[in-house]
Amino acid sequence: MSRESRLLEKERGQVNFNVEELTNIYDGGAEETKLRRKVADVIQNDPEVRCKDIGMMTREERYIDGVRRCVYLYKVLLPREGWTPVSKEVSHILRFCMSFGVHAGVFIPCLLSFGSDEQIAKWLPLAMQFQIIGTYAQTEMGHGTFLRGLQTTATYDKKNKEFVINCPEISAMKWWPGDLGKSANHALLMAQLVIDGKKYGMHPFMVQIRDLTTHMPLPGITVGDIGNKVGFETTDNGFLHLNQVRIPRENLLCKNAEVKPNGTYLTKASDKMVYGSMVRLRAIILESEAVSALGKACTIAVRYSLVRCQGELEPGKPEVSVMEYMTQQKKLLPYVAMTYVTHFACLKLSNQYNAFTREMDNNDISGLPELHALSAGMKAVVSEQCSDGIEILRKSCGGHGYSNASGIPIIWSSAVACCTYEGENTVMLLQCARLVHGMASYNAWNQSSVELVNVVKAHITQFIVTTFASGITELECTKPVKNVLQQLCALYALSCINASTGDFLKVGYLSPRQCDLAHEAELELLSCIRPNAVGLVDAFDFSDDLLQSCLGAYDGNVYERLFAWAKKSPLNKTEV
Ligand SMILES: CCCCCCCCCCC/C=C/C(=O)SCCNC(=O)CCNC(=O)[C@H](O)C(C)(C)COP(=O)(O)OP(=O)(O)OC[C@H]1O[C@@H](n2cnc3c(N)ncnc32)[C@H](O)[C@@H]1OP(=O)(O)O
Ligand SMILES: Cc1cc2nc3c(=O)[nH]c(=O)nc-3n(C[C@H](O)[C@H](O)[C@H](O)COP(=O)(O)OP(=O)(O)OC[C@H]3O[C@@H](n4cnc5c(N)ncnc54)[C@H](O)[C@@H]3O)c2cc1C
Repeated sequence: MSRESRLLEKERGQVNFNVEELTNIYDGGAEETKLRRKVADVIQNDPEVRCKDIGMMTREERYIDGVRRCVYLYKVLLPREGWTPVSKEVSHILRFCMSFGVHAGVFIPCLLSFGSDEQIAKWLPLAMQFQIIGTYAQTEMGHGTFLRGLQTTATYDKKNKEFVINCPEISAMKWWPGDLGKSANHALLMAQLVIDGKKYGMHPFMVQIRDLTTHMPLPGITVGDIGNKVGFETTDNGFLHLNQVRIPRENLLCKNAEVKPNGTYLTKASDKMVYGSMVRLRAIILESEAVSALGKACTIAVRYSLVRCQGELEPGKPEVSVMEYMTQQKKLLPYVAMTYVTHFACLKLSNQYNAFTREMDNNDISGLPELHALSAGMKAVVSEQCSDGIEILRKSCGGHGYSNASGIPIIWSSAVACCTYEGENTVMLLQCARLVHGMASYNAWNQSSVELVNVVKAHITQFIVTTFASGITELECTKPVKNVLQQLCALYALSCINASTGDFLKVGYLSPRQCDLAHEAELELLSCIRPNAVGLVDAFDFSDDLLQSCLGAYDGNVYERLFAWAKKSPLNKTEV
């Protein structure tokens, strides 16, 4: 056993709470843990679909690998295991990053949100079996945030009972939709509806863009991949230009509004229901795309910091692990706390979303404005805090953190996208401010928007802390687990306060002495939590397969893994 493995084993021996109990709490119960592990075992024991190191792959190889694994998953593995795309097991499969995230996570749910019963009956079975592969095409080259500015039009042709879809200029071209570039043959396309020259705003249309046999683009369609990005390499974000493309009247997804054959426009629900898909995704992607990513980065950085020996605390004494340095504890442990605290706050948000969908089934959408405010604010605050944290955790691993061998750069490059998609974060914060604080006149409003953004960040952080604090109070668990969760709650709250003492001092909410006490209390908590650090990240229960990290493997064998990984570099195929 290597020295590093022995160090990690010694650390695990001093954890003072039951790690399995905390895993069960994090998962939502022992049965959930059992289900998640069963899925992980099936995935990891099938070489056709298990996670592999993509660090050395080209962009095209990563895309092809993601598509191949996903098609195998749906065509072979799910039927073999007797699972369907809506089985609980599949929700755990999304953790194993593959392609078709937009098809499965956006296109299908939006079809359910916007489609009539007949339209769902027509397209859902095809989508579930991948006979049609869809994208959600809303953003254009020239507009992403300002939806009322979208330029793609859907003009109703009464004579032929068709819609004519057109991008009037280059900036109207759809740009960014995931799975669009090479995979999708259908688009759930958002366009401005026009009847007899009158504009009715953004509406959802089902548009076939490729031939189902040849996969060639249909007439009037120009489609392709937008090129290399910071991350999301397994996803072919694409462009789509439509030139006078005709679709049947029946392809307007008409749960909320329809156009009669004679061109009469009939609205059936609030025009805000068209925004519902964005509320849903903001409410449910945070856990899988931001918080889970932070948990992986914490696992890697904490395990590595416990085995990385560098320097002496006392001259002449043996080298110490970098986790003994207070600065390293300050870099890592508040983000371990953030993972737990935001995980439970996101759970509350998705529960509120599910409650809203039940109210909506009874035609009650009175809760939509508040849910929009909370989901917009949470999406902005959590995605930013998590992605900022992942970058700090990467830097805490020194040189090896800068290598793909650590696994953290790929984790960060995917998580940070959540600050932009589904609503750019600043815009989301301002939406939350508007709904929480009311809309002043546009000029007073723009002049105060910088402060409003900060107010909303504080408002949402307070929601996160109070949600977790009340959750712990109600939680039935052993005392050691409750104690460590209370420490994590206090650490997250204090780290947020200490990062903003200027605001508290400015308004006189805290005195300078109280600010000193808050700072001292945080340092004291770091020392209290330090002995449990490895147990807290082990409790996330990320397998080595899922982490794909030479620094974060469970056994701590960092150096052997690093050297074996580097030797696989394509540049090493030849000595010269
Ligand atoms: C588990 C599954 C995971 C699968 C894996 C997934 C992997 C990741 C895939 C990533 C996919 C990404 C997809 C996308 O990015 S899709 C495109 C997303 N785009 C946006 O979010 C656009 C953001 N812009 C907006 O939301 C609006 O334009 C904005 C709110 C910014 C402004 O709206 P508008 O310009 O119309 O003007 P107002 O501000 O006056 O708003 C009008 C009224 O409508 C209300 N409103 C606005 N938005 C919403 C909403 N979302 N829900 C409810 N209500 C909304 C607003 O409050 C105004 O109401 P009032 O007039 O009553 O005040
Ligand atoms: C990885 C990834 C995947 C995506 N997937 C999809 C997809 O599947 N389907 C899809 O339709 N789209 C998708 N998108 C597009 C995404 O939804 C948009 O990029 C996002 O909505 C932001 O819009 P934008 O790019 O036009 O930014 P802009 O709105 O142009 O933002 C640029 C700057 O202007 C600021 N700004 C804009 N408006 C305001 C305002 N009113 N007040 C103050 N500041 C403002 C913003 O804060 C930002 O700093 C994806 C994007 C990414 C990165």
